[in-house]
Amino acid sequence: MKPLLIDGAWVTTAHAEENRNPSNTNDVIDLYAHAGRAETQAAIEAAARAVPAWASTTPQFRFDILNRVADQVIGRKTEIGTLLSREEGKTLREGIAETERAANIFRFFAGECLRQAGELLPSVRPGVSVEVTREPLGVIGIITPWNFPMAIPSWKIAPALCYGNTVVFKPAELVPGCAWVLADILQSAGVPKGVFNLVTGQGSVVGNTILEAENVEAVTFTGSQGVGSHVAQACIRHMRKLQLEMGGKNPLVVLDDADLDLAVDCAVDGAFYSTGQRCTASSRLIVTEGIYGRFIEKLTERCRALKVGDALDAETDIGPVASAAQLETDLKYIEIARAQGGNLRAGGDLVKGSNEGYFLRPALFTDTTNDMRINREEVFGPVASVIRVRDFEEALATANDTEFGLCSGIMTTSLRYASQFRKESRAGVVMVNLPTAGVDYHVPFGGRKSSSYGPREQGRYAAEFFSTVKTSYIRA
Ligand SMILES: NC(=O)C1=CN([C@@H]2O[C@H](COP(=O)(O)OP(=O)(O)OC[C@H]3O[C@@H](n4cnc5c(N)ncnc54)[C@H](OP(=O)(O)O)[C@@H]3O)[C@@H](O)[C@H]2O)C=CC1
Ligand SMILES: O=C(O)CCC(=O)C(=O)O
Repeated sequence: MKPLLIDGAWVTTAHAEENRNPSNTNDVIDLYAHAGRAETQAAIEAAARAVPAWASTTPQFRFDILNRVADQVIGRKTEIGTLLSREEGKTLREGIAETERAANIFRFFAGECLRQAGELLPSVRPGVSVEVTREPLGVIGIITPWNFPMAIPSWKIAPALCYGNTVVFKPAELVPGCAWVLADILQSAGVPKGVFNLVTGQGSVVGNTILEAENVEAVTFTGSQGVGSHVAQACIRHMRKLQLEMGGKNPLVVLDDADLDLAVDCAVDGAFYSTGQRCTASSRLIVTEGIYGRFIEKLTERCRALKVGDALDAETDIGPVASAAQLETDLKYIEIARAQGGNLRAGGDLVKGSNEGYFLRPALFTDTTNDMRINREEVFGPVASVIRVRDFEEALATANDTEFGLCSGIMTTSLRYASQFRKESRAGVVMVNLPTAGVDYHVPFGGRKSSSYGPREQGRYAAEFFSTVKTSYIRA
């Protein structure tokens, strides 16, 4: 059994769960400890005890640790990338790239340990100066989804530790393997006991204990809207700092003047890579009349050529859906789209792999309208739909007509349309002539409306959530 990490010690539990490979459900990856309330509470108390000492470590001390984590992650990228692909189902190429991204995130926040600064200002009163500084918050509860099992935990854990906080980390049940490896690396990189705690187990048990514990100062959550709203209510009840990253229904606009091949490449990448299981996925393709026919023809051809199969097979373009439950959701939405009049141009059927796995051929719908459920609700699978529009103005209005606001994209050779779209798109991230998915690790990430709540993640903007500001007035 792979144990929990509490107060610097590996702790086994009475109950453990198997983790299985979605490319081959007969492949049991390992057994992982399932924490109950008592173990979770012990982890929170350990994290609270560790706060004073960790918060007063030098920037150099924290830099060295985070930098060692980055070294170890990058040094083990093939092994970790393989584990990631085996437990989550994205292709090995994507699994290794995500592992590299995680290492870069730790390296970035190692550097940020050394770049923390405040401000010294003259007061409006004579003989007084004002100092604005940042301080750690204390214990941070980190709750993450299954779709980026290395990158998302890293972009929460690294800044939490960088700014002097301690951590209780609850990964998604589907991906305890990557979480465990990360904990092992943090431990061997010299994180002092209690500073980082891993509690694998159920959301309703471990997650809720974190949400209700007295000495958790802040919670950062990535996941579904439903659970996000539950997290928000608990945090507000306890007057706790809160950061939520949730779903998307991201539009990719393709205008008449777009480079056709590039538009098709970006649509395939944004909609279907990582099996469409990205909150940044381009699930709505909004296409103007002049390019519509050519775009659909080329995109359909490309979709049909995508090779769906075992995530570890070098030939595979699209790995399996991550779980039986997610596959059921995907198939349900394919039926809903059909029933509402969508034309299934490609895919949407199950693929027989060499092993038992959740293989679904990417589904492309045409003849959809923006009011259909397929265009309003997040599917979180390899399912995309095309909406035909007259012109740029209708494309922009359609792109913005959604309750979500994470990412948006436009394919155009017109500087005027690109600039206007960038300014008027109501999304947190805008891509011009790029896929909507695939963000950099050193710049802010987050959305608007129902997609996100609270300060941005990643890059230097992460300081906003992971630290608190103190204003000191000093009379000399
Ligand atoms: N905007 C963004 O950055 C991203 C958003 N997402 C969104 O995440 C969703 C898919 O991820 P998924 O893991 O299914 O999301 P969920 O919301 O189901 O789960 C997210 C995390 O919350 C935990 N959880 C579940 N119930 C509770 C509870 N009652 N209290 C506290 N924690 C709980 C889960 O644990 P357990 O696994 O045990 O259920 C998991 O660790 C999609 O909707 C997607 O859009 C995903 C990635 C990025
Ligand atoms: O597209 C990306 O690079 C990040 C997406 C993401 O955070 C997600 O889908 O969970």
